[in-house]
Amino acid sequence: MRPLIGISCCVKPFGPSGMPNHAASDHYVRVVLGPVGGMPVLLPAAGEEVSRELLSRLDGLLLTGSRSNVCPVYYDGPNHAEGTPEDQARDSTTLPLIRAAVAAGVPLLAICRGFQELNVALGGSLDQRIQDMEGRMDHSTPSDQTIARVRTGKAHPVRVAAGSGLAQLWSGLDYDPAAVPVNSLHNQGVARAAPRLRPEAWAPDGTIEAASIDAAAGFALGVQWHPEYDWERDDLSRRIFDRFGEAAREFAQRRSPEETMRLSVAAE
Ligand SMILES: N[C@@H](CCC(=O)NCCCC(=O)O)C(=O)O
Repeated sequence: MRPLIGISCCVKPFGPSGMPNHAASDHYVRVVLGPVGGMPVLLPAAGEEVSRELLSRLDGLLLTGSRSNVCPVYYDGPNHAEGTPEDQARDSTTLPLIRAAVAAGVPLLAICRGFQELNVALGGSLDQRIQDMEGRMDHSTPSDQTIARVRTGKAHPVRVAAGSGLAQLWSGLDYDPAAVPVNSLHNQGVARAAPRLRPEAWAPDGTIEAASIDAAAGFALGVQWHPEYDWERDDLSRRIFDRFGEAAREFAQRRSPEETMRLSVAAE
């Protein structure tokens, strides 16, 4: 049996009437069916109660990227500039879900918005428009860029800390830890790192690009870039999903029926 991997959804308007739909990009479904080797389960942004109950049945949690932004009330930040997309249904689902997953040791991989959520869920804060900040780079990619290879192509290097979890995960691969090229599709980024967030990679302007969680009971990695766009041609991206899948399989094997019961009680 493949491990069950929960994929966080957004709520997005759909069709001529703008009907709210729960949605996650097909890239995440395909990466779970592909290198992760799991069974994807789309987690509706239906609030804490639903997601906690679902969590007790999951073997891994994939927190997806999205154009929307974590509402600043969750980190005591200033209001967003007008027109900045938010998704409070997603926030109210994922933030408690992340805390519950970390507490239960459910393997967790957080990508872009998901990485920002991870930081906020654990008590950190976000910068809202990095490109407007003195001495910082523009990490955004125009959303109207229709050429996929350009929109998701490598945009800047990141430096990976020696001995970090990420460096260990990539051991044996041929790469330069001082300059790993990554894509970049975000405006926001980690400002104050949460107490348990352990930064492991940085952009040239100091933006935190990857982090693990201190004393995590299981695999827990967040990346500000999008490995799901190029795992078919990029070994470093692929390795992230391979390891996440291994962690989920181990978690599933360790989980006895009693453990499943313990997790569901912990989720209450
Ligand atoms: N909204 C946040 C998070 C950015 C993010 O997750 N982007 C994903 C975009 C996916 C795509 O366009 O393909 C921010 O702007 O920082």
